[in-house]
Amino acid sequence: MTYETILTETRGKVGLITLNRPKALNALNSRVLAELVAAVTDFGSNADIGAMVVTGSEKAFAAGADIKEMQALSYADAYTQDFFVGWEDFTRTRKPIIAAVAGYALGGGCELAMMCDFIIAADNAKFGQPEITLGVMPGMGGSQRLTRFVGKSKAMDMCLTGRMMDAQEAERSGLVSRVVPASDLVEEAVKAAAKIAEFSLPSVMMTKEAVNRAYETTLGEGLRFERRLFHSLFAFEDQKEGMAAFAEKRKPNFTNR
Ligand SMILES: CC(C)=CC(=O)SCCNC(=O)CCNC(=O)[C@H](O)C(C)(C)COP(=O)(O)OP(=O)(O)OC[C@H]1O[C@@H](n2cnc3c(N)ncnc32)[C@H](O)[C@@H]1OP(=O)(O)O
Repeated sequence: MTYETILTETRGKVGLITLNRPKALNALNSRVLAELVAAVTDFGSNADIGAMVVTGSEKAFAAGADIKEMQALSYADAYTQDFFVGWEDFTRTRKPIIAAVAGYALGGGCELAMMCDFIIAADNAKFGQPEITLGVMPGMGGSQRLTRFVGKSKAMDMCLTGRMMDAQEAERSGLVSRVVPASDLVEEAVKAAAKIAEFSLPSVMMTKEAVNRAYETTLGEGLRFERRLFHSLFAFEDQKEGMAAFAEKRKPNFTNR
């Protein structure tokens, strides 16, 4: 499929999505949202794809929601359209998505990265929630997701001062899983996604579901949920194959059955 604001390609079993509005530093407007949702839905339903990577350019992952698109929005429009609710569709895919972030990931850009399952940052990455400087506040999940990633104190600091955090601070704070040289970013993220895509898809999807459940439930409920999913994996041929392959000292041949 051809898009106007993103590029898509496959690298083996990995679906790679590149934000492509260079003149606006990949600012996220409604067209980008529609195309991102279409691309993840498309890769999500493609049986040959096991994981995805979303990236931007070396200068900007995304410099935020499109300020020029929002500028004239009225309260009536924002409320009746439930402005930004469409981003929930981006998070519905059950296959893992890695955000590969170089340069600016600000406002909605940081929020988009946090909607992904984990973030690999280039050493030049800069994260921030500068909405306060525009007279507003995070609206695509920043106040909630950033707080869960880095804790209350740093989330308050980021959201109330609008300052940026570099890649090292983001890694120390738990916002990103690892930092790599900018020149290797996409290759490293695709390598990580390809590793995930080698595994049995049902166990990958259930792992994602279980980790995400940790954000929404109590420890007791989460542990029971994890155990039930774990039990259900014994209904799959891939459990027999994975364990037999270990015992027979060979590589498993997963069929996602
Ligand atoms: C409100 C909610 C809920 C969410 C949000 O995300 S609000 C947006 C949050 N983001 C920001 O406030 C960052 C805005 N951008 C900047 O501060 C700067 O662009 C920069 C520091 C990221 C980079 O500065 P630089 O001097 O290198 O580049 P610019 O000349 O400023 O930008 C190039 C080009 O891109 C347009 N741009 C940048 N960010 C956005 C944006 N978020 N929305 C719309 N357009 C954006 C910028 O206007 C310029 O375009 P023109 O040359 O046509 O003016």
